[in-house]
Amino acid sequence: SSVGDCSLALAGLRGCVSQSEPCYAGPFFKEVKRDEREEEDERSGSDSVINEGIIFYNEKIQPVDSEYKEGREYILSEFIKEGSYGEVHSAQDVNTGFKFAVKKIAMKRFNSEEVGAWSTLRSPCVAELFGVVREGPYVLLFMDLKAGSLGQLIMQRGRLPEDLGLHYQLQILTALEYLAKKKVVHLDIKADNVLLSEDGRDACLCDFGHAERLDNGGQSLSGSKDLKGSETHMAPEIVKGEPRGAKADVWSSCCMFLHMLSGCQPWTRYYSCRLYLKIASDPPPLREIPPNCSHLTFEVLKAGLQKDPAKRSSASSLKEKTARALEEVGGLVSPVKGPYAEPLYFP
Ligand SMILES: Oc1ccc(F)cc1Nc1nc(-c2ccncc2)cs1
Repeated sequence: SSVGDCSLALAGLRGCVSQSEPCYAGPFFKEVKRDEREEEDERSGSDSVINEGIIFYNEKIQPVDSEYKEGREYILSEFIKEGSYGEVHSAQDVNTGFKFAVKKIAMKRFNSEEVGAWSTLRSPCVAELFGVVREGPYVLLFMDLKAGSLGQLIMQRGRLPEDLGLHYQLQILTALEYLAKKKVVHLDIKADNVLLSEDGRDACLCDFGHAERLDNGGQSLSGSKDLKGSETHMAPEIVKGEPRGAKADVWSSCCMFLHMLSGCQPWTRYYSCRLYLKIASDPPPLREIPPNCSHLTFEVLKAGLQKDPAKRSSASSLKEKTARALEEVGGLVSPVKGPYAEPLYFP
């Protein structure tokens, strides 16, 4: 269901924070009109501010008396980053001590698809949504706290060795293959939204703030044409406002792959102006592939950066090509933490 600027209520769960087995059954929000009392409560900040939601991950995140409030059942700690539509902080459950990540979104900026699409997903390559709670004028999304993001790793190392880049690209294409099967398109694939495990070897996708559902023909149900995601990673069909589907994420994953291999976001070495026009009119950024890359890596990027989505490889087929390219370079040999390498500012 789409949610305008009205308040949210969980069907049949109004006014409480309930625990449930992971349902992943899709959207569970319904639209209700805000009433004056609620508006007054929020203005006065009174304790009777509405607190409602669903927590899937119940043994570690525990509502008390059907409430789960910031500063009482859990405490926010350090700021992690600006996510899509809201700030991300680490947090800790007061009773269990469990640490997790929280994204706090103002109600009027909340895209219910972030929960609707995400709650249907359950895969090792996709970050797990622990729950969603409304607290007054905010919606709070809870997920697994990770050691850091691929974006941070690229900053630390300058650029990544080819085998490590192929290793991460393979995991992200596995996530995209799964999303395509679940008829979800992410629309903001970039290194900042790929989270890494403690040892840095496992990557998973997060931040479904721009996600859309796909119809049986593979086209976005939302029909919206607004530009979503990060400009440097936008697919040609997105910047042209044409119908978009799962192939848009494949293009973005290859922009992220270029970012890993060169240390620079694509297009930014050549253009500083609005990139939309260049992405629509220029040939794909294959000239940004580092010259010392293996031939199979070049072929992966060529197949994933086809401007026409109909000619572009699917996540599934690009995943197979990437697995072969990784084998050809001898598999993952480079350590995750390694020496700094200057980004390739110019080819
Ligand atoms: O969309 C969300 C919904 C709920 C969340 F708790 C977080 C996000 N978004 C992001 N989270 C991170 C991150 C999380 C955990 N550790 C390191 C980084 C990076 S972007």
